Amino acid sequence: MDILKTKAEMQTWSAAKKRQGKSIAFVPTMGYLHKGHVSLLEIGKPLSDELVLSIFVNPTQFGPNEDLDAYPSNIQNDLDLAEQAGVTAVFLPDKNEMYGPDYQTHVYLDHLPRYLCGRSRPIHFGGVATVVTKLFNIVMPDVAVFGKKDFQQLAVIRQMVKDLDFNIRIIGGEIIRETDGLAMSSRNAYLTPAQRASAVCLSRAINLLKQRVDQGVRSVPDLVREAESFILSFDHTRIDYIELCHPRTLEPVDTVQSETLLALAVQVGKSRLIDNALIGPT
Ligand SMILES: Nc1ncnc2c1ncn2[C@@H]1O[C@H](COP(=O)(O)OP(=O)(O)OP(=O)(O)O)[C@@H](O)[C@H]1O
Ligand SMILES: CC(C)(CO)[C@@H](O)C(=O)[O-]
Ligand code: BAL
Repeated sequence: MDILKTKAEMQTWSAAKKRQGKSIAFVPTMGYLHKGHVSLLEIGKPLSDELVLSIFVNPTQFGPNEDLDAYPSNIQNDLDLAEQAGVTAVFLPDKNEMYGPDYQTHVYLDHLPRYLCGRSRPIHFGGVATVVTKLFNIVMPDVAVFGKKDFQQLAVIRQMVKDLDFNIRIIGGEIIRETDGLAMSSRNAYLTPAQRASAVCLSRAINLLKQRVDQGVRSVPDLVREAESFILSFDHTRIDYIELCHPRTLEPVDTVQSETLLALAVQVGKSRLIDNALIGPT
């Protein structure tokens, strides 16, 4: 497994593989890998000759009061997991390598970032779109795999790839969960045992609303009210949003008439946790 720290090294590596006729699958991450990340590597592995993992905690997607400085890291463990998963190159740049002192170009989308996480994280998706554009140009993959846990991020990337004519196939990987249903996330590491017990409220709220929709409840205000009081019955929780929206445009809906995205973000202690599911008739 090659470890490449500069953009030039990564680009040279990818160009050489391409000259040999090899295809490249790519999984971008911010490190502190867990089974959710490994599942994305497992999706990418059989699709290509080479498998590239990037680890970069991208400062431009964090707001001023977010957890950039506290973001967990364990590079040695990440490299061990990557090697076990058959990664052939890890791109591990530092901040100065990605954003020089005169850096001034950003990628923004008009609509998708207005919804869901974009409301409380107004600069987030601009930062994600910018860094993913840079990573795509550096790694030059044929296929890239993103998790459905970050459903809005996946929608943003798909839109950006379409709008900017990247010749890269985007694949969404299913959400990997702990046995009690909590979606795996690097930010689960911030939870105290009591907060960890409360964190199950997100996946349980999703299951509760799925059940209500199956029972015929269609009114979004009714569904949201029930989810709110359910989540607030757990200690240490503060709701950022609970929304039902169109799965492609992310526009809010009033009633569940067709397949609908249920998305939620809940602050549990220091961790802002997200989860989602598609619910309703398909
Ligand atoms: N539980 C999961 N199941 C599937 N994919 C996941 C899961 N958690 C993260 N991913 C995906 O892994 C990729 C890298 O995400 P990232 O490194 O930010 O990890 P994370 O665990 O989501 O961290 P965070 O705590 O920042 O949300 C993204 O495409 C993300 O959607
Ligand atoms: C896609 C990504 C690696 C860009 O920094 C990040 O947003 C993430 O880990 O989901
Ligand atoms: N997994 C998304 C990265 C972030 O929350 O910044």
